[in-house]
Order: sequence, then structure tokens, then C-alpha cells
Amino acid sequence: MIYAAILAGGKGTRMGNVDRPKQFLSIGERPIIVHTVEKFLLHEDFDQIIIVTPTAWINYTRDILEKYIGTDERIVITAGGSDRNESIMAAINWIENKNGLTDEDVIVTHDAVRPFLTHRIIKENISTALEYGACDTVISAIDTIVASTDGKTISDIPVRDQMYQGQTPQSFQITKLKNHYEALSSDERAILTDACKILLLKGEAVALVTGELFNIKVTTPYDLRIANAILKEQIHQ
Ligand SMILES: Nc1ccn([C@@H]2O[C@H](COP(=O)(O)OP(=O)(O)OP(=O)(O)O)[C@@H](O)[C@H]2O)c(=O)n1
Ligand SMILES: O=P(O)(O)OC[C@@H](O)[C@@H](O)[C@@H](O)CO
Repeated sequence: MIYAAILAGGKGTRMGNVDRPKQFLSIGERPIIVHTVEKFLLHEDFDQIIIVTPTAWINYTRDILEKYIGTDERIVITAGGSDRNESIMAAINWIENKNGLTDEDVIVTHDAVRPFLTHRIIKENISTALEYGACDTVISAIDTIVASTDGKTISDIPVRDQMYQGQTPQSFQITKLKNHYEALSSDERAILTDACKILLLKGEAVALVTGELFNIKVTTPYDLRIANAILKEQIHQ
């Protein structure tokens, strides 16, 4: 089976003083999450599209999806977790409880606040996860990456042509992701800001899928302005 997990379980604190989590703010005439869910519904490969949201926002999520998209039997809405990876695991738990898990099952995990992903990115995530067991959507680093372990002086400047910026989707053979996540210590889990590192910590290979510069994550008020500009540009293309 091929599943999508659309990660909308966050609070959006970096968006500042808004009346709802950022995934429900609008770009153009529609909430960000509606733009994102629509991209997945346009893909016939998905057997189920699991949207994880904060418990208090489950009914609201159902209402806005019905208002803007209508109903679709592939859509499931369930409560997210305490952090991004716990939200992914909440989606996997839903799958296991409903359908069980086999080693052939793949999940495409995606930030709900990245509404500009493309059909090609989704297609390549599915095929690459089926072939390699795990993949990450990335773009080549544009700026030179500077590392600092003390936050005061530079500890490293890696070779830029070996550097990439992580985006999403991040896609996996489900049993591989689940088994490795459950084997992590709490210290290992605490440093994670994505899901691919779960596999790396356990020595697994993670393949690259090429993203797009416009596949941005809407995190701050500035990103919201950029996202509206990207939407306007795409509408007029
Ligand atoms: N417990 C969580 C935390 C985050 N996310 C999702 O993961 C994506 C990327 O995370 P981020 O941009 O950090 O979102 P927030 O955690 O909501 O933002 P902030 O850190 O500003 O609070 C978002 O779509 C967010 O909804 C999630 O599903 N469950
Ligand atoms: O939750 P944060 O915004 O801190 O980070 C999320 C990002 O790591 C995630 O969206 C991808 O970029 C992973 O590569």
C-alpha cells in the first residue's frame, strides 16, 4: 500500500501572533493545508491520505477540507503527536490499527506548510522509497554552509557542492522507519528535526530526490508573504 502522511500537528509558534496554527492560515483564497492536501489527492497512487492535526483542530480540519475540496474516502484525519516524528508515528499507528503493516507498505511524509510541492516530487518520492527504502527531498545549498558548535566561532565550512537543504516529502518503507524509530534512545530522538536522520543513526542508506526552490516551508510571517507571491506567479503561468 502507498500512504501519505500530511503533517499538520504543529502550533506554528514562529508565525507570531495569529489566531490559528499556521497550516490554517490562507494563501490566496484558501488555507495552506487545503493547497497541500489537493496536491496529494491529484495523485492516484495513494491508498490513504492521513492528515495529523492537533486534537483540538481535528473537526476544524475536517470542516475546511469539506468546504474547499469536498469529501474523499482516501482522507483520514487523526491526532498528531508531541513533536514532528511523534506525529509521523501517530499516522503509522493509525495504519497499523486499521490495515496492519507489511514490508511493502510505503509512506510519503510531508509538511502541511509546504504547499508548493509538485506531481514530479511526489512521484519520485514514491518510486525512490519503493526502490531504496528511504529518501529525502533536497535542493543543493545556494549559500555556503557554516557550522559552529559554540555559536560564537566557526567550527567548519563544509564543501558547498556536497551540501543540500532538506525539504519534504521524506518517504520510507514503513516497517523500516517504525522499527528504527522505536530503537532510538530519548537522547537520540531529542536532537532530530526531521525523519531521515532516524535511518542515518541506524546506518541505513537514504536516497536523494531533487526538490524545488519554491517548495518552501511556511514558518514565519515573511514566508507567508513569499508564499502569496509564489502562488500569484504560479496562477499567472
Ligand atoms: N508535533 C508536531 C510538530 C510539527 N508538525 C508539523 O511539521 C511541519 C514542519 O514543522 P514546523 O514548520 O516546525 O511547524 P511548527 O512546529 O508548527 O512550527 P513552530 O516550530 O514555529 O511551532 C508542520 O507542517 C507542522 O504542522 C507536526 O505534524 N506535529
Ligand atoms: O520543525 P522544523 O521547522 O524545525 O523543521 C522541519 C524541517 O526539518 C522539515 O520541514 C524538513 O526540512 C526536513 O528536512
